[in-house]
Amino acid sequence: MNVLVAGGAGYIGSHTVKRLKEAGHNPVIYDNVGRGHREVIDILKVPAVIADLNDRPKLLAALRDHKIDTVMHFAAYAYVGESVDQPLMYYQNNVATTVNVLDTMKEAGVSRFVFSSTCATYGDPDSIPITEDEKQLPVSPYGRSKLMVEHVLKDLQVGWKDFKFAALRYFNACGCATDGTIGEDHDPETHLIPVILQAILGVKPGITVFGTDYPTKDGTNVRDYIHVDDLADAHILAMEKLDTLKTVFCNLGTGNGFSVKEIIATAEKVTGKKVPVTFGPRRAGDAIALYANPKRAKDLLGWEAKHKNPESIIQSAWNWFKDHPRGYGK
Ligand SMILES: NC(=O)c1ccc[n+]([C@@H]2O[C@H](COP(=O)([O-])OP(=O)(O)OC[C@H]3O[C@@H](n4cnc5c(N)ncnc54)[C@H](O)[C@@H]3O)[C@@H](O)[C@H]2O)c1
Ligand SMILES: O=c1ccn([C@@H]2O[C@H](COP(=O)(O)OP(=O)(O)O[C@H]3O[C@H](CO)[C@@H](O)[C@H](O)[C@H]3O)[C@@H](O)[C@H]2O)c(=O)[nH]1
Repeated sequence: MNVLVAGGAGYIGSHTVKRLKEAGHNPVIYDNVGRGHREVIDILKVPAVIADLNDRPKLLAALRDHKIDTVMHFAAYAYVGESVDQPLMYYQNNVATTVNVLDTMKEAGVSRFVFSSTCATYGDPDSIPITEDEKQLPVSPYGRSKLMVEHVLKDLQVGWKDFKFAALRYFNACGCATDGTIGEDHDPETHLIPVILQAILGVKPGITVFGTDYPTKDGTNVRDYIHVDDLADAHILAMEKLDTLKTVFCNLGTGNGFSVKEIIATAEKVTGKKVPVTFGPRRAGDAIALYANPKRAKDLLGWEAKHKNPESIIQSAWNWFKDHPRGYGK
């Protein structure tokens, strides 16, 4: 398939581009590189359009010129904490931009859409592991922005009969390509595993644990850490599933929850080095504990995580960060 990967120069998008290419599809990166990396395009050697998704003429031309069958939409702002400080930025880029993408797809007659949703749409769930039937009451503007798009997708399908979509609710993406070619490079980097590894490497002075008084096994937040290559594989399966299904909502996680303290201890084990840790207050917008019931993804897509434990995930991230402590080209 010809796949426009919106946000393909970013972290999860680039890993998916790599997997799409390896699986024999034709990915085209579309990214404004505001939070992505031009280096990815050279490394992956795929066609790319450097432009904003709100540039409608350029987006329309990209859809038509590359005879796109499916849009995979990774482009968004994706920090829970930042969304609390700058909600309008999140509603603008995560909701309004997505509406523009969908409208442009309609004009071009491109009717298959794979959307990066998130477990942050569940807020603090009533029961964990979380199934797709859990209530969706997000506790951050970021989570709300993603839930709004899920509603837009359902509404759009009512009047646009050909429109098919998969909304994939990922848990915490982490790890890096196991061949070391591409990796994780966010700026600012706020994600737990990269922050830990950069603290070990001396790029950051240390790590602050955000909150130790949560009602969890050791007082710190619990998350489901899912390898980025596993996410990429799920996207390809979901895209292919749209041959037979019109609508897919799926959690993408391992089914296992690990606390912040457990992740720090695992990183120390994998790297053989001590992490400089301080304990601080809670971060606004953080849910208490989130981990998936991954059954639907297995039943529907035939997908399950290959990296089931944080050791192998952190090892793949460590391989990348050791060689690229400050990311691409720095
Ligand atoms: N990282 C995670 O743990 C996680 C978990 C759940 C869901 N998600 C979702 O997955 C997606 C990808 O996350 P990521 O960590 O790879 O983020 P990222 O910031 O690394 O990548 C996003 C890419 O989109 C591009 N982009 C953003 N707005 C754009 C616009 N208006 N026009 C063109 N390009 C634009 C950026 O330049 C960047 O390259 C996001 O939608 C995020 O909400 C991420
Ligand atoms: O310096 C740090 C960084 C993180 N954490 C904690 O580590 C956990 C994970 O945080 P982080 O890696 O920032 O991820 P999340 O805030 O859980 O958000 C990620 O995972 C979500 C799904 O859970 C996605 O939707 C988001 O896009 C993605 O940024 C949370 O409990 C944080 O409070 C710390 O204690 N100290």
